[in-house]
Amino acid sequence: MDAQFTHNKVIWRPRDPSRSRMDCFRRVINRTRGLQLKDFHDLHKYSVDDYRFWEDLWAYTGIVYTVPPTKIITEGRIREVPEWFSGARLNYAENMLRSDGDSIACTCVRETGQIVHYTFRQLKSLVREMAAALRVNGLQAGDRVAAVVTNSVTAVVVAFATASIGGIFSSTAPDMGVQGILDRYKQIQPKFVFAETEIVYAGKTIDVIPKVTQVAKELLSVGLQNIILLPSTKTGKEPSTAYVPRSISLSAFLASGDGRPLTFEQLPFSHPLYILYSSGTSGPPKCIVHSAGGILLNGLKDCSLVYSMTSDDTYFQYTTTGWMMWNSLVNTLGCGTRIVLYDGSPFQPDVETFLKLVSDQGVTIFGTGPRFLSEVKGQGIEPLKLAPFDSLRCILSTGAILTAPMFEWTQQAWAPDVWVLSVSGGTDICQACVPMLPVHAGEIQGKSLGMKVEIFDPDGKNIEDTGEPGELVCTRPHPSLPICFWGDKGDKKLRASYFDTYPGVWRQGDFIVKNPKTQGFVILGRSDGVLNPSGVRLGSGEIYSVMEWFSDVLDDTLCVGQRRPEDKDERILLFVKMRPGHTFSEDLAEKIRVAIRQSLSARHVPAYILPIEDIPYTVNNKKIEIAVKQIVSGSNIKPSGTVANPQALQLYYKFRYLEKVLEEHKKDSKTKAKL
Ligand SMILES: CC(=O)CC(=O)O
Repeated sequence: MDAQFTHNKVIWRPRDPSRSRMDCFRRVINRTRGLQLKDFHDLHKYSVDDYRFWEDLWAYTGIVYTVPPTKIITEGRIREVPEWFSGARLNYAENMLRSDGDSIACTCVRETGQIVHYTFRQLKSLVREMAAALRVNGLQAGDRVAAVVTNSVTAVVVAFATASIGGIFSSTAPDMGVQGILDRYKQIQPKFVFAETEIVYAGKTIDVIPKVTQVAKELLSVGLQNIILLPSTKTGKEPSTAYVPRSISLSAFLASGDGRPLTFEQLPFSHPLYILYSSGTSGPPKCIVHSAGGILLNGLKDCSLVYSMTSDDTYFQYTTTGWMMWNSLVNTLGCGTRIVLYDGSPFQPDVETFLKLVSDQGVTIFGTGPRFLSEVKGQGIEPLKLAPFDSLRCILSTGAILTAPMFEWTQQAWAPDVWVLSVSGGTDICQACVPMLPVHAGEIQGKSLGMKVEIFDPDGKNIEDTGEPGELVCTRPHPSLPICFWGDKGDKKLRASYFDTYPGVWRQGDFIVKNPKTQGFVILGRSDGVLNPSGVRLGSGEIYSVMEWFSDVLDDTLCVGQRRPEDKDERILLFVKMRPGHTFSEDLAEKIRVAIRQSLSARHVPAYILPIEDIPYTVNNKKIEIAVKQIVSGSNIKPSGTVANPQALQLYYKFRYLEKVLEEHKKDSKTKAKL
């Protein structure tokens, strides 16, 4: 099972690890604890063997608090999710706004070209004004504040102002459909909703008022007090409040505040901060509640220790407010880092303009994903011919698997000393975890500090060092586990989602393999999308990595298992979407089969390779495999608001009658041959 590790090639190493913050932390622990941790591996072992690691991290990252904890870890409400740092009192927003100087906190960029900077002092002042208005209007600790907003300073201000009072913040991007928004917000019953009214995306001006009106009407029955309407992102024009029930403009809402000073409620470490949502492509999303302390401490671990972010850094993560990478981005303000908040399409007016922005803004850490990188490659763009990128030190890829060829291409396209890395963690733990170790093409570097990651087979046996793929599990708790699902009485759904397969052990839902030579990891796909022909478990990620070789003719691909009620076994279907100007042929299919057989194995070769016009994606740019697998296997799916292009799902229904489709194909090609 060595096929996925064809590279074993180091493409980047940390420069002088002894000078890194991570190593400084190791030395501090050695000094204060009287230990002799020699290197990262010793430090990692300590971090997962001894809960005092989290106390060390608390001290090292300088968490701001008013009451110290009495204990690191105690039994929680449910056995699998302990309570951390009981007795402590702190506030998330206070920790984010430690700096109130004149360095830039947020650079807000719209695809229209508008760029506005806000210093930490200005950000704090905006948060003060917003918090005063929220307090005057009755927001209390535990109340929910929801947003349907672009990636903008307003989103950050609302989130921090809510957190300063102890409210719980939840956001979606305005491109989410009405049903998607209601599926989320009807569950969490927000007191206030902040909403855009007019936005621009991919060059089009979009009137959001009709959507917002429907949302407000429906939320009235679940306790909505006010919907606060934001000015047009295009013109800055004040919105009309005539049509939307209980609406008030942002300026009027802010004017209702009483100018009181900003105060930070001192709350338990486990006080809820954010509600995020599982993808839920075919059913209502789960409302995942994250604690303020967990997000803060684990987030600071990554930005401070791993990325060594400081006020000299600029972090640009391409994301909307509907993805956990937004929460992760905002968290780096706690390191004094400048963040770039980009609103719009990265392809507007073109990729070149977007890339120049990354360079012009002096971005040091650029967060993106395989789809964007493939597009840059596919368009034949050479980034360094566009701009110098002289500040860039790190390209962070997430959201999907970055294949080995794409790792290498990215590295070569920018510079050999740029750290190209793939991170994973996701919505469930609201983290993008990674260690600081050498990078091998195609692999996640290793286990993040504090994460006791193992790989289990279906019987719960640890198979991590066998080179066999299995379930990614975490066998010790850590502070950024979700504290509950909103409205999940008795924590039944929470348990069923993460702790039922291996009782008491966190199952992340990823199918993963460890490279015994490098100790790096390759995520092969989501566990419920695992391909299982003749009982052999394979990941779609393996197939995608071979598909990279065909990127000149293939625009995109989707690989799923098919097993209809009448089938004895599962078979692999590979759907291929051709680039414009290229047509699918049996010859191409045969080349793909040969490539898969040679680089993976005969078992990986799809039973059918089929042309398709479109591949379904979530609004967060994740390929939708599970719903397609269900459709081709005979189930009917009602797409949720999370699906960005629901019409694409329709294209797959006919493949449950695969034999008929193939028969028609044959007839078609015979007719074409005769003609
Ligand atoms: C960090 C991540 O894991 C991001 C994601 O894929 O949702």
